[in-house]
Amino acid sequence: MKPAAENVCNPDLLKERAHCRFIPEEITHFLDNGSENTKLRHKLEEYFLNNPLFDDDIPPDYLSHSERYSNELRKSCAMVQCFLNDPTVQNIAGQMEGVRMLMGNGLGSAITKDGNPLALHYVMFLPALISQASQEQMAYWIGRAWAGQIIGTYAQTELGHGSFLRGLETTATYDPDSEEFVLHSPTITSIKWWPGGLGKTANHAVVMAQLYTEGKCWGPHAFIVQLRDLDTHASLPGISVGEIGPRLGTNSQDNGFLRLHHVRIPRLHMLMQHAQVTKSGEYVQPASSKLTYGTMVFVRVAICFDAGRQLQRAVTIATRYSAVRRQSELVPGEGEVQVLDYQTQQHKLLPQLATVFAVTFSARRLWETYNSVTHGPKEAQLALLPELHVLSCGLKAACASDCSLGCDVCRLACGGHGYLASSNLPRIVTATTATQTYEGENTVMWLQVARYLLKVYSDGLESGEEAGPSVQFLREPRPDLTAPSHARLTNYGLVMGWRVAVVALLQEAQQELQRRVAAGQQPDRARDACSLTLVDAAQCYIRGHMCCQFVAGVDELQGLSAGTTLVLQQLCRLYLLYHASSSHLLRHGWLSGADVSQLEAEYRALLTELRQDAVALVDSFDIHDRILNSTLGAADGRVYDRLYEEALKSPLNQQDVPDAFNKYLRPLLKSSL
Ligand SMILES: CCCCCCCC/C=C\CCCCCCCCCC(=O)SCCNC(=O)CCNC(=O)[C@H](O)C(C)(C)COP(=O)(O)OP(=O)(O)OC[C@H]1O[C@@H](n2cnc3c(N)ncnc32)[C@H](O)[C@@H]1OP(=O)(O)O
Ligand SMILES: Cc1cc2nc3c(=O)[nH]c(=O)nc-3n(C[C@H](O)[C@H](O)[C@H](O)COP(=O)(O)OP(=O)(O)OC[C@H]3O[C@@H](n4cnc5c(N)ncnc54)[C@H](O)[C@@H]3O)c2cc1C
Repeated sequence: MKPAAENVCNPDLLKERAHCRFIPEEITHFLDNGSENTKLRHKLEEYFLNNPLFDDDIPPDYLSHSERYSNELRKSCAMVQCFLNDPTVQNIAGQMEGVRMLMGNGLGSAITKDGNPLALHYVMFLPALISQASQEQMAYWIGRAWAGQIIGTYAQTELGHGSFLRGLETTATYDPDSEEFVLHSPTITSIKWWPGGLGKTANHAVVMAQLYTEGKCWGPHAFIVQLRDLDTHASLPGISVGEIGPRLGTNSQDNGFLRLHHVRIPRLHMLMQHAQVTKSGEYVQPASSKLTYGTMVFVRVAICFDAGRQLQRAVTIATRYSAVRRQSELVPGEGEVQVLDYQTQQHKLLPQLATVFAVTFSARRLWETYNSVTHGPKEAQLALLPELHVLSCGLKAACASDCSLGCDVCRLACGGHGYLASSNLPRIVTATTATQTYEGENTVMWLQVARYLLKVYSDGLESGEEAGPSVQFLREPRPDLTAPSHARLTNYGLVMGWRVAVVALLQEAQQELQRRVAAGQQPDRARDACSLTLVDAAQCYIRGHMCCQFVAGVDELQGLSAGTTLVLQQLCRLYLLYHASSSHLLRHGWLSGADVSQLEAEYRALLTELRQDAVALVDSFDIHDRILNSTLGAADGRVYDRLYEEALKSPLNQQDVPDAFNKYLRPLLKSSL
């Protein structure tokens, strides 16, 4: 997005834009997945961002906890009303597309800045119904949920267990006499804890509970439980529900707790697309017990896109600010330079820019895999489930950690002003860092990936089970470490280097495991003792996968101008070189010390090349100023005016002498006279 009136724009930004080597719209259309989507997005943005319904009378930072919740709920309900009932919005985008755009891109975050209390309803409750409910159940629930007649959340995590799903303590015991399940939280640690929207917003939840029937436990299954009266919103008998208190970020999402006291629900409130319990209480097994985890897989994919979008915002703010900000003289006497001119600043920002594209290419390929698995024939679905699970765990962990660390690097790159709420960077950082924890804590996700890699590497697959396409390299002959450097240092050569590292690390872990087990150590303990090496292997595998997706994605792009293609190729190369500095490529023999020096020189040269396009690149992300919501990052670069204007809005500045002076400071001053 460029400023409307160029004459009020900061001159440094104008200069930056003038020497752009590529066509920014081509990148905008690529990121939107087509120019039609860009048009659609613009129309929705114009409609929503110019609608006074969504204005904040007072900046949310100055509101109390309850006021913030109330303000965000007001806007999120108005937003849902618009896409359900407003013909203008429906003409712009169908309801489904409208929801996707509002929940899944920047527009929603511009409206509900402090977290959307209805997010979990759309992001998890509805997807849980779609992936877990039988046809009859869908017919009953989906229409009501879609129309906002009921509001749901996804209640899985408990006080005592989040990562270890099989450790959940909530029980759902089938009573064949009444044909009901009895939902119960038997201990303090079994209280559901964390679900978004659970505190005060949702009147229903998909509750994950241990299913007991005919005296046997069948593991975690999904049940729909009504929590609140649909009219009064009062919590129902047997339900203790509330909010868990302030958090690092997204404080208006009313994350909640839920304790169930022998709550009875009809048999058909167990979601029965995969497993069933008959009227008499017989358990009908699903084709795979992991199909119950399908909602989490979907959300892990969504998180990859979401984390990438957060990084786009952070890097846009930091790059524009770095072009406007002048600090110190590079050459004494030549005047102060834009901080973007410093090589160290370029090293902070340009890899983040490249990461946006690595994440986009990888997330898109993952989405394709997700769709082909979930919509493919049943047998193929089951065969590809482990590959999908591993890729979604690994990419969720990598995108979450790369993007949240990247957002914080962007914040730091803005110096003191990056610490100000009005820069919007603190909010972006705290929202993004949560992606490392929710939907599978990152380390736990890496260990899942490692478990599968080791299984494939050590021929531990069960009979009939096939290694997925992304791990076929574990079965292939090891690449030639003595190949000449011009072959090892190409883009595909570097991808190969990551695979070499994966194999070497798995070999190391396997040997250590065998040694420990042979020495009498219990196998699971032995595996834990190797887990650092295993996590390294998982991380190298995903890094190699992301590099490969970036390289292949750029190679496959068609119809772009030469300038745009070149800039994407350079970003791709920069990404590969940035990560090639990892010790693993050196340690496992793919790179020599001389290779590393050569790559570092190439990296520095690329920083200089790409520096000239940095502002145009972030412009091409085409993020509306209202979505950036930042004093530092607006397209016109009026940084200092905005910082001052925002400071004047502080409630403390509404009085010259605050009341607190008379109450506390005056007595102190008097007493010390
Ligand atoms: C209408 C649509 C509109 C949509 C709009 C969308 C827009 C979206 C925009 C933005 C989205 C961002 C916002 C997101 C908000 C989200 C809020 C957060 C919500 C939550 O956090 S919900 C709670 C999440 N909790 C977890 O993730 C728990 C993590 N734990 C686990 O998943 C499991 O316990 C485990 C993976 C760690 C594994 O368990 P394990 O101990 O191995 O035990 P088992 O369960 O028995 O597994 C054995 C075996 O199975 C393999 N396996 C495990 N899971 C799967 C799976 N899902 N698929 C396939 N296979 C699986 C496991 O690896 C084992 O294999 P093995 O025996 O080794 O062969
Ligand atoms: C903002 C936010 C929103 C959330 N929304 C929801 C929601 O809507 N619905 C919902 O159900 N839940 C939600 N959650 C909960 C979230 O899914 C869990 O917090 C998450 O899955 C991590 O589980 P945990 O808290 O039990 O962490 P733990 O598993 O207790 O993690 C603590 C530490 O132990 C380590 N650890 C744990 N297990 C292992 C292992 N096997 N091997 C090695 N190390 C291990 C971890 O790496 C971590 O360092 C939300 C959480 C947050 C922060």
